[in-house]
Amino acid sequence: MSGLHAQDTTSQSSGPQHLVTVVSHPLVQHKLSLMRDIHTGPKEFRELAAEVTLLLAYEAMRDLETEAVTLETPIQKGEFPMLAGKKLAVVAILRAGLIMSDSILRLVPAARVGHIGLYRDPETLRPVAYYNKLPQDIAERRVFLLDPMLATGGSAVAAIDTLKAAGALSVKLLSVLAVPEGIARVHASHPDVEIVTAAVDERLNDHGYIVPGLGDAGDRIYGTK
Ligand SMILES: O=P(O)(O)OC[C@H]1O[C@H](OP(=O)(O)OP(=O)(O)O)[C@H](O)[C@@H]1O
Ligand SMILES: O=c1cc[nH]c(=O)[nH]1
Ligand SMILES: [Mg+2]
Repeated sequence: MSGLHAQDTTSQSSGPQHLVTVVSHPLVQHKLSLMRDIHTGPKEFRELAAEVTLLLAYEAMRDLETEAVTLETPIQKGEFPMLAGKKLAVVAILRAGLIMSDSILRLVPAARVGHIGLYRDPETLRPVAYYNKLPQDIAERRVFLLDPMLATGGSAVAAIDTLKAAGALSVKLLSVLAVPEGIARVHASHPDVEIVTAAVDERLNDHGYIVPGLGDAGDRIYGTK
């Protein structure tokens, strides 16, 4: 990606628009490499996907607002920061995003949860919608859209279209793995959507799979191949 510059644990493209955060922390990279390994089975793959999601969420939620509240420790009274501002929603793109929403709810248990059912047609690579259930008050919430793979970007764009049609005003996309094509496609349609990912791989192959990638995320999570 052009325009990336290193920070402590992340690299970001510059400017408020077209923002991509690559979480280059060694823990994330180690776990991602284990996910890539063809010998990693579904149980371990699911555990790793859940752990990487927590670490992506840690970065993605860095700008959550806090406010000082007064409370008493066992030692003395004081003012301490607690989450404030807009409420949160996590939205999983089915199937593979489910593992991410389950994980992220451990960090933000009060978040509402939405589901968008999409699968990618293997011939056309276009997303096919089959389900959609979102929190009613999504316009008032910061939305974290979850899908481990950002490949052609067709699924992410369709999901963001659905979120915005439902009123969502603030959307961040968390993906374990992305490619430049997918990022460009999302930002061509939705330049306001920040993408947080563990890595940006080289390219797509002729079947629309990320190279070197980790294979088909849904199949690896659920052992369906
Ligand atoms: O960026 P794209 O080219 O649209 O590809 C990415 C999509 O492909 C995978 O889902 P898949 O269609 O395999 O559905 P599944 O999660 O049910 O396996 C993945 O989880 C994304 O949703
Ligand atoms: O590499 C890819 C591309 C799309 N979907 C996946 O699960 N993996
Ligand atoms: Mg799949």
